Amino acid sequence: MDSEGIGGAPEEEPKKSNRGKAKQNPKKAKESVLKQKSPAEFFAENKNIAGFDNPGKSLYTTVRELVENSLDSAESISELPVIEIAIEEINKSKFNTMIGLVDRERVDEELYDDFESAKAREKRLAKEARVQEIQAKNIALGKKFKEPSTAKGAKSRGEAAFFRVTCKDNGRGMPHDDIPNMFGRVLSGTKYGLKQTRGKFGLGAKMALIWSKMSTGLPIEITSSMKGQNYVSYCRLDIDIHKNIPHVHAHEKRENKDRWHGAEIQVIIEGNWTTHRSKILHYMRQMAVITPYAQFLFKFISDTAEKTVTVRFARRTDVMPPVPLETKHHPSAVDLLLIKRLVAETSKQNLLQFLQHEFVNIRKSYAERLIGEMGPDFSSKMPVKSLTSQQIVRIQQLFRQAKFDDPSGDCLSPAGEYNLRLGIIKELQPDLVATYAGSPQVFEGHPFIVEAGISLGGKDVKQGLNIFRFANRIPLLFEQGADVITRTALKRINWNSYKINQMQDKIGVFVSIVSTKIPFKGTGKEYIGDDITEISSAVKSAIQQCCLQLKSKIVKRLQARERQERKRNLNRYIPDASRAVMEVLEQMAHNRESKRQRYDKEDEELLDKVASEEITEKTLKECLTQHVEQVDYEMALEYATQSGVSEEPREAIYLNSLEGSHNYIDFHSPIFVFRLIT
Ligand SMILES: Nc1ncnc2c1ncn2[C@@H]1O[C@H](COP(=O)(O)OP(=O)(O)OP(=O)(O)O)[C@@H](O)[C@H]1O
Repeated sequence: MDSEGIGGAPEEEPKKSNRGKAKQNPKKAKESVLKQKSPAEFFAENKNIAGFDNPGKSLYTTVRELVENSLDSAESISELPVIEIAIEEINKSKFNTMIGLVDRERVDEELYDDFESAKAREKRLAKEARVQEIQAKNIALGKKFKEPSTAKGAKSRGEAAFFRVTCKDNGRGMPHDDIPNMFGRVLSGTKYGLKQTRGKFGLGAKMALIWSKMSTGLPIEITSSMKGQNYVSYCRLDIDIHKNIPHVHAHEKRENKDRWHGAEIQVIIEGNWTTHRSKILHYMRQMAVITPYAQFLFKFISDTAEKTVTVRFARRTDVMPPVPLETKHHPSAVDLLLIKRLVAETSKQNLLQFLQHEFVNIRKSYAERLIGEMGPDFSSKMPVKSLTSQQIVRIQQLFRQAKFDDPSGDCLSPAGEYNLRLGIIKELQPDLVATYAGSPQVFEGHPFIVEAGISLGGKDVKQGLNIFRFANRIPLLFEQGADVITRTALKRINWNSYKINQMQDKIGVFVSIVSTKIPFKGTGKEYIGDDITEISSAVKSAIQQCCLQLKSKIVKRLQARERQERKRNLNRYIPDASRAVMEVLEQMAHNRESKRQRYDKEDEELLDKVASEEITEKTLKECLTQHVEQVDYEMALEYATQSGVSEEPREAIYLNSLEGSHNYIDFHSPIFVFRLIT
């Protein structure tokens, strides 16, 4: 890419001296020419850091960026999200027609990368036959074999595949005049405030556009309308990479006959459905787990009918988590730049008001104490705009050292145990499930909440740990290995101690973290590092709480199974035992006369009954069976009395309001959450 700077030409002086040096070392001279890049250029050149590593991954990231924007948008107006996503395959000739390029037949075959001479073909087929033979032998011997790669080697790049990605929602829509900047200026967005949102960087939609510009050269199309608007905004634009400004092709208002509100974004990009099909479908499924109150319709449209996919993820509840609230900065988490910005932007007049209103957890009396502590140069009434740089440093130093209450976490909107449990049950149908919602905690002045769910068994779950990660209610599918959730589940939980077999049981581990700042590694929002103690210990404790709940259920099941086993074993011996006892008794009754043996009264009576056949093998058998039943019942009763009524088997039930009312109260108990909807 041509990365000519936009910040004016480099100064004359260094250029001259570079030219001088160029004679001796031209390479060095070139390196030292000062250039500048626009943010759009930077991200175009480093698109992998935003999740656009290759065509397949770019298709995946485009879908997720658009879906997440749609969810943010619908939730921001408390509208139950209805989202339609379509990926339409566009074959080469259709694509060429779209861009006005005439299709051309190949003339010089040997010119092409995928050309294979007759000799090479013969060699390849012979090699493939050999590999197949070895595989067949290995299978017969029960050995494992590695799937041979189907690609013909690095040389074969294959043909590019193009897709039209469309995402339509019923959200807030966008103000007509803001649309070009929202989609055509990298690092612009409405989610920069201190608020829990899926989007954060002001980058995702622009990256989809940059990728479309790089791979197909086609613009993005946006249709949008806000609630109550009598027109629909239509905008077709691309981005001037060097200047980082939108390049608008069309921007007009159209009639809004249906009073529709929401947005529809359409972009045509290169992609790879084959390699990323399963990731995209997994993403949609996991999104359905964490967002059971949304309705998704996903379509993959292809000319080849059997490739077409339609999946509908139905809404399972009308209860949405509360809308996250914008909050203020916590004093312990501000740096000098931020304080300067707040000083410049505040509407407050004096220092006292500034401290009280621009930060959380500083009450008036505490602000006065802080000002007293800052020294004689400071006073409550001093104009905040008159603060010098040194004075700002003093404020920041004190903020770092002073004690402040932790932020409360009221501004956050976790999925909620109810939704998490519902999502897990609906998508996995497990045998056992336990959920837990931690209390708000703090990392670098940002509140965060960890919720977890552990399931055992269920459909489409493999043996061992199946980890599902969510951050600000976004499913995270890549970079699993380095993530704090994976590492905690793998390394810091002693599954055995909860009677869970890490290798053999089908364990679903669901962890959802919400915060005003998710410390993602990179802008791709793919994983949270394992280096933040506050987060890793909260994750560990949430998983452990679920495991504890499961343990009591598992132990109960094991005890029931053991009891059944013991009963079965005892019952199995009853016929033999009755027969043997009967034989002895009959022998004794028979020998009583001949050997003149004397027994006490009770035994005599027993032998009489044996002799008169009042007691037979059958009666013995019946008595023993009855006794085993009795012992089993007594043991069960004793267990129930010991463990108390609270340990009686119980199941989670969910009651839903038919009217979609949003008022509810959650009752928490270690083994269930009861949501009362009013
Ligand atoms: N479907 C939509 N409905 C309403 N507004 C939208 C929609 N899509 C994008 N926007 C607006 O465009 C802005 C830019 O979106 P973009 O995806 O580039 O960044 P972001 O969502 O703010 O952050 P991130 O890069 O972390 O996703 C958003 O902040 C939002 O205001």
